Amino acid sequence: MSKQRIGVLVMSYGTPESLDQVEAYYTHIRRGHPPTPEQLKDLTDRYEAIVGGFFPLRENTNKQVQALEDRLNADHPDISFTCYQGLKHAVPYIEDGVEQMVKDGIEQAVGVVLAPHYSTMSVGGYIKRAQDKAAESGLQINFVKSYHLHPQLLEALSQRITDTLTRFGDTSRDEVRIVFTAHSLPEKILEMKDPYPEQLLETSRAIAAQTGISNWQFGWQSAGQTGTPWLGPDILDVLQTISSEKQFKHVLVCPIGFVSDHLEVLYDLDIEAQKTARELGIHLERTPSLNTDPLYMGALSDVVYAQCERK
Ligand SMILES: CC1=C(CCC(=O)O)c2cc3nc(cc4[nH]c(cc5[nH]c(cc1n2)c(C)c5CCC(=O)O)c(CCC(=O)O)c4C)C(CCC(=O)O)=C3C
Ligand SMILES: [Fe+2]
Repeated sequence: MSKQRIGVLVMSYGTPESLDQVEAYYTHIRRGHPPTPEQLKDLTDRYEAIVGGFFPLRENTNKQVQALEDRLNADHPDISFTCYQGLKHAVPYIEDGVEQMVKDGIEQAVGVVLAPHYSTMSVGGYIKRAQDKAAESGLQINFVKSYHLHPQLLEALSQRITDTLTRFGDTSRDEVRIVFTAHSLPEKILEMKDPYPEQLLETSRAIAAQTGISNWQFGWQSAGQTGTPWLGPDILDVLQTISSEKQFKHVLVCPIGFVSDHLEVLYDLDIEAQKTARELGIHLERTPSLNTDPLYMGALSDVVYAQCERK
């Protein structure tokens, strides 16, 4: 008897692969409207600041997808898993990934996003595109919607907090303010009763409980400039408040909304937030990204398997 075959559509935001791709990428994010020269320069400068012409970000995603495929096949030797990438704003697009599965003769598939928290605007949008394309091609596909409380995800993040706290030397734990962050979204998601803010708080509370931390709060980061309000407080304001009102001089940022080294982590936190922290005399550290951490891969393997229909 031949092994059951399952295709896994691994979706993520996508990133340019070189500086000259930034314009096309940004135009796609803006639904076909090219950015102004100032907007383009601003984004290109941010990429240049973190990569200096060399783009490791896409490679990080490639490694995660390969590690997940290896992990799924090791966890379930009776099934043959193949992972396909589907990106929101870069090739291969989500639709390309679905099309490739169909070409390869995949009849049963599972979709998962490399972001643990569900929001209609992010994960919901990925799922809709994949679902529409799959329906067109007659492919059966189930989706993982969120996995923000998976024990192995919580364990991986908790370990990072505990490890990174050692960088504060002898400073007592009560003097280090922990700030969990995630990508902000337009405030209008609140009217839509979107689960995103609550899921992020659930992850934060669970990690705090597991690591025995009481001195923590949540903050948003990387808000867009769209002329409408985005969820706050922003991490830069949080640093101000922590310094002026709470008088903490030590801050550990844990970006729970990002699972790998992205622009938001390497620029918005490591460059921009670090600069604000320096100006305020704050010692700021951040937890390393999950990337291909075996605990994270274990969590993904688990939630994907739970969506597989066994023959
Ligand atoms: C919720 C969310 C996540 C987390 C969940 C998930 O991962 O999906 C996320 C991740 C990411 N966002 C990314 C990059 C960008 N996002 C932008 C703009 C936007 N993000 C939004 C939301 C999110 N984004 C939204 C509502 C916009 C406004 C326009 C729109 O409606 O889409 C812009 C435009 C300029 C700017 O505003 O900075 C860029 C360059 C990268 C890749 C960076 C890299 O190369 O490593 C990643 C992982
Ligand atoms: Fe984004």
